[in-house]
Parts: sequence; structure tokens; C-alpha cells
Amino acid sequence: MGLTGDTITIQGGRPLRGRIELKGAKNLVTKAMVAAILGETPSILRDVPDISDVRVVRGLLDVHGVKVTSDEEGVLHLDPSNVEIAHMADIDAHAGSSRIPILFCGPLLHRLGEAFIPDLGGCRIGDRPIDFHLEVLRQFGAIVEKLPSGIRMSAPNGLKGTKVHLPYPSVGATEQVLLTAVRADGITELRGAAIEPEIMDLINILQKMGAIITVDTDRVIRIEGVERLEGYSHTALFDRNEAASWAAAALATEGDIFVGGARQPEMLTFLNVYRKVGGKFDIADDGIRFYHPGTQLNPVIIETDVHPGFMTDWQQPLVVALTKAKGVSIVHETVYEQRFGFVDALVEMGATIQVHKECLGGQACRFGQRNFNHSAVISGPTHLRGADIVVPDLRGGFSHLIAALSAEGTSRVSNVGIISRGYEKFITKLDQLGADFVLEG
Ligand SMILES: CC(=O)N[C@H]1[C@@H](OP(=O)(O)OP(=O)(O)OC[C@H]2O[C@@H](n3ccc(=O)[nH]c3=O)[C@H](O)[C@@H]2O)O[C@H](CO)[C@@H](O)[C@@H]1O
Ligand SMILES: C=C(OP(=O)(O)O)C(=O)O
Repeated sequence: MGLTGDTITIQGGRPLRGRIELKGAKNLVTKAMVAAILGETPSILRDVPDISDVRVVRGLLDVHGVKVTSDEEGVLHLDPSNVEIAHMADIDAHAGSSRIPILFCGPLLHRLGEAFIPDLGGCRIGDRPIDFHLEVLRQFGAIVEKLPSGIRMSAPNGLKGTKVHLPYPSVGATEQVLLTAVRADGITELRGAAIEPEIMDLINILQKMGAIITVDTDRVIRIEGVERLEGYSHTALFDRNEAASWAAAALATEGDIFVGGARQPEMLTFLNVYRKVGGKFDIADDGIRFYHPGTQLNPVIIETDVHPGFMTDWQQPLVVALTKAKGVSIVHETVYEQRFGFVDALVEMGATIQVHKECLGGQACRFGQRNFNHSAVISGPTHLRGADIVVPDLRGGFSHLIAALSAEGTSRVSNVGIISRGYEKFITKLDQLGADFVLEG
């Protein structure tokens, strides 16, 4: 969306009611766009959301010689025929807020023999190192040079299949392996892989392109490198993180939202927790209806985890609903070490939330005893009051929006532009759902 103003004034207290439609997942679409570099022929991607992360990747592809066109809403044509002759000037200007540039490495090394990656963006919810990515690329045979302005890579002897064991099932590092191994010489065996639905959909795309990828049990993925890949034609998996966000919004505002395009299989874990909180849902062929039960919500204990666990990106919006539940809820964040910055604003609005350095849960966690506020205790029910809030990150921003929508009185929420990284036309959707707000600027 084109947000002219970056601030929205919200009059809270109106339940969100109505229907919205999802498009493809931010966490798949951007990677699918990168995969198009690997094809010898053009690709077509459908259900592409109009979000800023997609625009950033489009800009990067343009710099690398991939011609991206769209003659129909939500459909991208990606033509990589000119990648070999592309230059890399101005790449920094296009890096924007996204973390995707690091995933260009494998495809560019295959096509050009070198790659330059600017500093990465993405939400500041932890340190977010890229050590697994660099180590994996070195294992394939890349030479990695760190420069003040970014990272330069080359592969003078090509890339060769390898055995990789990730220390943690990182989504990005798993995608790095996939996007590199499909055209590497020989077989790659990846252990400790992430298996999020968006990764499975990326595998679907790569298979359409001609790749040979086997997904085994116990987080093992085997890839047989091939010499040539073609373009793909694909409809992206729906955005389950956006679906979970609107589901949380329905609970927090005592509303009723039909999320068109949401599907049960990718949301099983979320739906179980939603039901435990007391949220109601009806699963239909074309989406899921999420609604408040009309009675008191229940507290829950959640530990975020890699798939098939409770996704970290669902946590922030759900915490707002938990401020309305009767009793004590606990959220142990085990994926990112600093994902509770957003609760300060909720506390200012009247929520009772304490964050702790201890692991409040049985899940093995990398952050215990390391001075990170990564567990939250939410006591409710509390009534939120309107406040002036500055949005810190994507999901934290959405949670601030729904806190303001559920609060008594007026809130002024600024820096909302960041929300358009991952939520297509969210202002239009808020309007469709009957929210009472004014956009400044
Ligand atoms: C664009 C995209 O798809 N973003 C998603 C992706 O982010 P992203 O791919 O960046 O997340 P990862 O799964 O890689 O990160 C998980 C954990 O591994 C750590 N790590 C990761 C890489 C590395 O080289 N070294 C390292 O230590 C991270 O700091 C983090 O603590 O998966 C996350 C976890 O499901 C989601 O929250 C993000 O929405
Ligand atoms: C953390 C997120 O995204 P990114 O990895 O793109 O910063 C998110 O989508 O919540």
C-alpha cells in the first residue's frame, strides 16, 4: 500500500467484523522471486501481495537483470534472461528493510560466479546473525569476503554438493541450502533443516523448475544437483502469519473476522492454542472464520518454536488478546532473544505484563542464563486505554494496532508504514472491518 502518512489515529472500542482476503505468504513469495534467478526461462508467480518486502525484492531483482512485470493484480512475470549481463551498482539502495538479499548468494554464484550482499534489514527482534548462511556457502565452495559495505562472494571453481548440519533449524539457512544445492554439482544432504510450510512450498517451486529434492523424516533434506532449471508457474501458499494476526484481532476487539484464503493444515498449532484461549473458529473451504466467544477468555502457556511448534510471528498479536484473558498467561519466546520490546507500549496502555530473563517453560532454549528478556507473564483481564505509540517492528506494530482498536479512547500510532512490510492493504482491510480511524498525512 502507499502509506502517505505514517501515523494513524484510532478510536478504540469497536469490534472488527467482516471479511478480508489473504494473498501469498511474505515468507514464501520473496524467496520464490529469488528462485526465479535460477531458471533459464521466465517464471510466473500468482497471489503476490502488495507489500513493501515484495517491492524491495523486485528492486533487487531489477538490479540483477531480472525483468519483473505485472499486468494483473497479484501476478508477477519474472524474466531472468539478462542476469549474466547485469551490474551490481546501487544494490545498497535497494536492500531496504528486508532480510532477503542474503538468499541471492547461491543463485547469483551459479549464474555469475560472484555476488555482493549489502547489510541486511528485517525486524530488530534479536541479533539475527548470518553465520549459518556464510558457513553453508563456504561448505559449497564459496569464498566469502567481509567488506565494510557488505559481503562479497565468489565461486571460482563452481559450487559442489556437501553435507550440512545446521546447529538450529533456521528458516533462512535452510532456504540458503536449497537455493544453492539445486544447481550445485552432486548431492547435498541437509540435517537439522527447518520444515516450515513456506519452505515446503519453496521446495514445490524448485521441483517445478526441475530440481530433485527429497524430504525425509527427522529434518533431513536431500538435494541432487541438476545442470539446468526452467522457470516455474506457481500460486503462492497463503500467509498463515497474517491469518493468525487477524484471528488475534478478532479476539482482542471482541469481533468476528472471516479470513478468506486461510487453511487449516498450516495453522493446526495456532488453532489449538486459539481454542484453548476460548477463541471460536469455523473452517470453510475458502477460509476460516475467527470470532470472540462472547464470554471470558482463558489464560494459556505458550512456548514459541520452529515448525510444527507455535510460530514466533504469531506471539505478538496474540499477547494483546491475552491481556483480556482472566488469569495468568505465559509466553516463552525461544526463537528470538528480544521479541518483547513491544510490550512496553501495552503496559503504558494498562496491560499487566512482566518480562523475565528466565526460561518460563520446559522447552530447550538458547537464551536462558544469557540476560535476554525472553519470557513474558501476562495477567488479566485488563482494560486497555488509548495512548501514543511508536511501532517498533512488523508484528509488534500489528499488535499495537489491535491494542489501540481494542482500547478505550483515542490512540495515535506512528511509524505504521513498517506494517506494510508484511500486511497487504492493512488500512483498507481495517476500513472493511469497521475500524474507526483517521490516517494522517
Ligand atoms: C523472511 C522470513 O522468512 N522471515 C522469517 C524467518 O526469518 P529468518 O529466516 O531470518 O529466521 P531464522 O529461522 O533463520 O532464525 C531463527 C533463529 O536462528 C538464528 N540464526 C539464524 C541464522 C543464522 O545464520 N544464525 C542464527 O543464529 C536467529 O538469530 C534466530 O534466533 O523465520 C523466522 C522464524 O520462523 C520468522 O520469524 C521470520 O518471519
Ligand atoms: C520477523 C519477521 O520477518 P523478517 O524475517 O522479514 O524480519 C516477521 O515476519 O515477523
